[in-house]
Amino acid sequence: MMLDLEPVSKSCKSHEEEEGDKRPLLLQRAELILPWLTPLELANVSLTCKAFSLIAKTVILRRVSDSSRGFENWPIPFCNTVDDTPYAFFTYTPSLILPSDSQYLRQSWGSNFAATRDGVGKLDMEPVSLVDEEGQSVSGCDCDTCGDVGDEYNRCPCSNLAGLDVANECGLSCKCGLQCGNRLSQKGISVRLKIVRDRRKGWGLYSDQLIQKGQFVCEYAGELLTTKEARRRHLCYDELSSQGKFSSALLVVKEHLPSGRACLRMNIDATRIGNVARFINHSCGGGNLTTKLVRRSGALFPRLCFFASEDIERDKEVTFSYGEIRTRPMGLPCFCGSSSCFGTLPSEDT
Ligand SMILES: C[S@@+](CC[C@H](N)C(=O)[O-])C[C@H]1O[C@@H](n2cnc3c(N)ncnc32)[C@H](O)[C@@H]1O
Repeated sequence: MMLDLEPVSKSCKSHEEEEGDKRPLLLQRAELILPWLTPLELANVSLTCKAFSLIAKTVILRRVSDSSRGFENWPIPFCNTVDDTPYAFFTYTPSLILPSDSQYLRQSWGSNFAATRDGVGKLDMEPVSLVDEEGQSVSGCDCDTCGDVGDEYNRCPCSNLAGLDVANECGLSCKCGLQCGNRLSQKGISVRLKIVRDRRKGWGLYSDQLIQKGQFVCEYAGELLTTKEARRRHLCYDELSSQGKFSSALLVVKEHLPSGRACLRMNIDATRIGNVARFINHSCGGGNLTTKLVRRSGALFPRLCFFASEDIERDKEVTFSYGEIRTRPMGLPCFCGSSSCFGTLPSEDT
């Protein structure tokens, strides 16, 4: 990236001032530009003068204070008492997006992607029409107020067919609005969370309040990849992981037909662009989260959502099982601490 700044004098004082703001113009501009920089760029810029170094510190403090950069309902801070890594750097998306050449993406605070390129887009802006096995159009509900999901007689048709691993919610093609009770996963993260550093596992997602069994915690957001691209990235990430100090967050979700044959495969990569779910660590004992594929009426793609599988006290790590399969002879060591710990993390060829 080219930063079009004028040469810097050590004191940054020789620039004209903008009306109203008495600080040098260069500083005013730097405050706007520095939040867009990567940690390495920020470190380099902060070496140039004291004033830039101070602005860089403010940017870092702000990033530490909220990993979601203002995208969620409330801040989700980084907390580190074990080493000097202040925060993890990635581009935040609260929901699934199409893949992008993300090296060109920049993100400031609470803003959407800076350089919106053709390949970057939000999914499900318009409702899609689906048909059932008889070819009948399946659209959303006409309820004014959707009944309680548990109420058999007044149940909204969108919440039918919900099962252990799948749930159906009202969506774009429904008459009801966002206040509808059958849209649990659509109001953003509604529980207090934080991201805590562990010496061996790296960052992990923790509760910052009591979370009750069944409560929605977050969805797994990131780039929705083709299987070919997922396989390509998987190889790159394996190579980087073998060199140490790299955590990938590429998740493959497979939904099976009762016959056992896979009918849906989603590859979600939250490594470079994702949300706080990218910090959820593995537990061989299954952890305290369950996953559900949530379908919203009128949406083409389901979402992978996490719900509390038990009451979770404040300050507890939230975890789930990454899977059962371990195909690699030398898997990464697991430090989940559960009594049924296998010793290595699950690994499966994509
Ligand atoms: C999706 S990321 C989870 C967040 C990650 N800890 C971080 O710092 O970004 C998955 C990576 O976290 C680490 N990890 C997750 N669960 C772990 C566990 N039980 N024991 C050791 N490392 C774990 C591994 O490096 C894994 O590749």
